Amino acid sequence: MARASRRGQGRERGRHERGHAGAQRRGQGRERGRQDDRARRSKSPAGRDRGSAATTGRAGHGKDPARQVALDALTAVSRDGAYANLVLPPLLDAGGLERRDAALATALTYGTLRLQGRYDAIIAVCVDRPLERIDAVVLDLLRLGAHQLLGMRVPSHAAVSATVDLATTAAGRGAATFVNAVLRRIAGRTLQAWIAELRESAGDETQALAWVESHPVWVVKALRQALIANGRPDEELGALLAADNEDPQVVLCARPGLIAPEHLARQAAAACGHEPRLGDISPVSVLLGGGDPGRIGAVRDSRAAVEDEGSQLVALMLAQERLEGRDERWLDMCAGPGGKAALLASVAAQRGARVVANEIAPHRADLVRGALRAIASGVAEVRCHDGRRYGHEEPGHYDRILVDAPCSGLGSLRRRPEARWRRSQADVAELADLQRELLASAMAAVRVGGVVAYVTCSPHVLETSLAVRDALRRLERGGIGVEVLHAGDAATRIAPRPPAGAEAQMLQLWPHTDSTDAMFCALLRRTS
Ligand SMILES: C[S@@+](CC[C@H](N)C(=O)[O-])C[C@H]1O[C@@H](n2cnc3c(N)ncnc32)[C@H](O)[C@@H]1O
Repeated sequence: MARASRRGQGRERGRHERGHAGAQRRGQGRERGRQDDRARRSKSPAGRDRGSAATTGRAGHGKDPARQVALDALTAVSRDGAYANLVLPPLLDAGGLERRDAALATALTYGTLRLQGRYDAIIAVCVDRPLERIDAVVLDLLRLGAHQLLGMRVPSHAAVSATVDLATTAAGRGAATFVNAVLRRIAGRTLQAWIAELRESAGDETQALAWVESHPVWVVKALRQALIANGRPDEELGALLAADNEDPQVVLCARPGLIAPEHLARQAAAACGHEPRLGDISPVSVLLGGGDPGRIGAVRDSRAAVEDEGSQLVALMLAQERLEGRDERWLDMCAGPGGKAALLASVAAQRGARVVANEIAPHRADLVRGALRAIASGVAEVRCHDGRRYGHEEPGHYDRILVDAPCSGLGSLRRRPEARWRRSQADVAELADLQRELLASAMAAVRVGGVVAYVTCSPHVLETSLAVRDALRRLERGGIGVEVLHAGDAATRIAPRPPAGAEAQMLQLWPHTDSTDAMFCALLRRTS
């Protein structure tokens, strides 16, 4: 098992290096821009023609379309840098999969990607060469097989034979023999036995958690630091990491004034055939019991949308913070793709306020326009600027500003199964200046007495409390005074059930305690 340990570390370094190269082009808008481009590429026939049999579908979907689509998706992610949430839907469409097969393909793809670190550590014990020297498609086949054996209730013989059949068409007979031998070794032990072995052979608790709960070591360390900084016990780390490996529940936001949550729940039940329930953390949320949200009329016409409860809560916290005097000019400084902008605009419409929804990336500004299409005309205006300009160009102009800063996204790993393998510590450091500059710009653009919400979908301390403290120090030197409001109290006034961290001044939500993304929110009032 020492072998697994060394190989695991080698892979860890490899990921760091790849991640570092990616970080040179950072900025989440640009990152998401590439996501969209990759999705277009993997959808396009020309893009597909460049791929192997496994990704082109030349092997056909044969008798096992779910596994074939899952392999196609995994290969697009590992080889082309595609994003699972973007590449999978067109593959499911192209394959014409029945609903059950589509669900299986989705579970295989997402589960395999999330638990890839665990499976790689196990595969490393079962092979006679470094994982880097295994053909990429074959390694994806091994991960897919490992997930069926250890992460799903597929009987061993079915998991092995279906994956070997897939290997034969996708990679040839020799590869299939290899896949067969490795999967049989994996099938020789239960998941519990493998986990015990990984724990035993890891040099320390951090490495053990990294393998067992399938996160890069640097993410394990960053999340431990974040828990401690928020006054939570170190012992929760395992539960937090495990929560990142769960399928998040699909949550809808019923945009105020456009549809009531109870009405949306009835529509959802009729369209999806599952009984939804109202959420605990956001008063306008509906938790979908299952089914495709795209079938719901209110989602199609944008009176409602899929949006995490944490995202809903932080937008409402900004909208509902007490304000003296004028309350007409709201700014969402980093608005793309527009979930929070649409929620803010729906509240603003009821209160006679107007929202500027700003986004630096033009294609994401288009998404914001789409998200706002149910909002009455005249309430919201979409702009495409660098948010850092607002402090200079419109000083003291706004009453409420949301800074939903570009960040590492470490708080939404449940939704982006491959993200943990792509990000690096360098990405976090690289975004730090931008986050502080955006917040400083917002504090300059808000009027005295106005409120700014600084939000990230990351709990990393460099992106959250430290970013706020750094920006406030800088602002103080520039003569802008700021009061840090009690965000925990603000959340408690709004949430049907107070979040676990509601006693803190800056709010940090967690997937393992609140069933939300790990959203952070600081509420700041300008005092001078
Ligand atoms: C976390 S996302 C915002 C999510 C959005 N608030 C929502 O709820 O849908 C951050 C956004 O900031 C944008 N961004 C990055 N740098 C920016 C800048 N300098 N000025 C304005 N927006 C920026 C990114 O393109 C990205 O769309």
